[in-house]
Amino acid sequence: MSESEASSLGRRRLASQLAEAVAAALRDDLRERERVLLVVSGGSTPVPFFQALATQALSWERVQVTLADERWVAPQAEDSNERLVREHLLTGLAASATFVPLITDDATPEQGAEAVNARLAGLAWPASAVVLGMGDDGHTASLFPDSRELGLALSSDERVVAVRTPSQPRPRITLSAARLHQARRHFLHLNGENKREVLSRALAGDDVRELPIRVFLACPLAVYWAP
Ligand SMILES: O=C(O)[C@H](O)[C@@H](O)[C@H](O)[C@H](O)COP(=O)(O)O
Repeated sequence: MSESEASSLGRRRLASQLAEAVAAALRDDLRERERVLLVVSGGSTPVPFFQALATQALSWERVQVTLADERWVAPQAEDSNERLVREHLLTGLAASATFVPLITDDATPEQGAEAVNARLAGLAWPASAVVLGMGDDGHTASLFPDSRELGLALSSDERVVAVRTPSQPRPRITLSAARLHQARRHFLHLNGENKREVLSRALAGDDVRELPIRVFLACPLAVYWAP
């Protein structure tokens, strides 16, 4: 087996382990609650996790799914997180889950944020699980170090905040740090040596504006990392 094949196999195994842990969390909460909420991230890392989670047997018709953040693009766009979730998670056994999108028909996230805030109000908070990713710059969700709205997203009591980020081609909308904290469990899913090094740096410091992932290092966080 080549090194890249071994790495790919390890990442798939990690994704399956994360899917089993998240499914177990949903099943546990479904014993106590009529509806449960799962918050997931976009990007490339989650795809095998979504695919593995979609095969898990549970009462998906009682599960609400929303995103930690979204690019302000049409749901059919190549870089839409909603498209990623619909294609890879809301299939198979998980097809009966209720997806709650973070975008509206408004031209900008600033114009749409109020409606999205209202939409999210009725969900089954606190979420059973929030599954976060992390970029090489230490961002998570759309809490980016170079975003001029980072301070607002870190301090706001609003459910979502519109953010614009020089390092990102699209305007975005993100759950606020406070809302992302309103979960019974937090998972961080990441791969590769670069992200392990960034996470190590994050663990060694406390400036959340330098590495926003630090916001979630103060709460119990199950880190799922593969080389
Ligand atoms: O919309 C997004 O891009 C995600 O929500 C974002 O926070 C993601 O988790 C990181 O950027 C890591 O992305 P990768 O998994 O593609 O490295």
